Amino acid sequence: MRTIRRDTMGNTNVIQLENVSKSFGDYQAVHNLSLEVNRGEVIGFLGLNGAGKTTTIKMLLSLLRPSSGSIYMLGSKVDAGNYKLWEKVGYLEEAIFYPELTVTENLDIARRMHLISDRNSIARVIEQLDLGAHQDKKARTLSLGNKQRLGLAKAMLHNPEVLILDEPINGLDPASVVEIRELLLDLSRNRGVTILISSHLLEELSKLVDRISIMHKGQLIQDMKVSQMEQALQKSVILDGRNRVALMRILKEHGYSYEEAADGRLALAEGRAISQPEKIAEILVRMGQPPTHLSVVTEDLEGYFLRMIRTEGRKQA
Ligand SMILES: Nc1ncnc2c1ncn2[C@@H]1O[C@H](COP(=O)(O)OP(=O)(O)OP(=O)(O)O)[C@@H](O)[C@H]1O
Repeated sequence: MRTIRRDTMGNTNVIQLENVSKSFGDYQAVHNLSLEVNRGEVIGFLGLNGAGKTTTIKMLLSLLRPSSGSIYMLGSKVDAGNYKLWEKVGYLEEAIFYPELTVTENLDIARRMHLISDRNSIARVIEQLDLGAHQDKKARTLSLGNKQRLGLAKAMLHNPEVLILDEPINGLDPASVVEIRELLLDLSRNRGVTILISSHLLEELSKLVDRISIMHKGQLIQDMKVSQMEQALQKSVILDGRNRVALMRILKEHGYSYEEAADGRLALAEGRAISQPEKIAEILVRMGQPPTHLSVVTEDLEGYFLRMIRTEGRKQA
């Protein structure tokens, strides 16, 4: 008999995957994935195309059966017969609508399909998603951002305890990303809704979520708070000069290691270069090769993500 683990507040983990794998024939799309998500957490599920995100989400929703391992949601085992569970889970895959019907009509169809008797649910989600000005417009005339809002509104009609959003920020402009973030944060902080968002856009995702799990080739390669990730960003000294060959020789002679950046400039990541970049400038001036450029830069989250994937690739090679 297994026990459902509890978080530090004593809450049951809302989503729990234990050693979950999924194969399609000989191809293993998800490999031994274990993950726990607590109540009210907003977690980002990040990976390149084909990393296994959608396969995992489909298994969470019992649209696909794992080849091995177990999945629990809200304390119940996820399986195709567990209909009660789906009353508590909202899912946004892609914004799919009846294009010739209005926003309100689309929501009313979704309400009836979910067997929700409360007609006020439509007005509630229209307000939450700020769709009031568009409620009588045909869905096909909406901007991409408003189509995404309509998709979210449909997913939220039945006030779910868990929201699973596959690529919800695709096509949103920066202002809409901020609005959607505020909405999702309100749902998680004030209403305890647990939210899992998949995306391949780390920079955008990091603005929405508390925690990021990175999947690569079916495996979980990182699972950390966004704040920890920001501390793990690598700094480098970026250096350039009129004679790059001479620059490299001088650096080597003085025991500095470097890599050539994509634009041909030199990048030095070791601690002493970052803590004392002026020493490098002094050496180069003394050796008759004054730098034409010297700066200390911090990689962005996208750079961090790509570095993690490269490191993983080297480990697997
Ligand atoms: N029904 C299927 N039959 C065979 N292979 C599949 C099937 N579904 C997914 N795959 C393969 O499993 C791998 C993972 O796919 P998945 O859709 O989970 O990736 P993803 O991380 O969601 O990527 P994307 O961002 O492109 O949606 C891919 O290589 C895909 O081709």
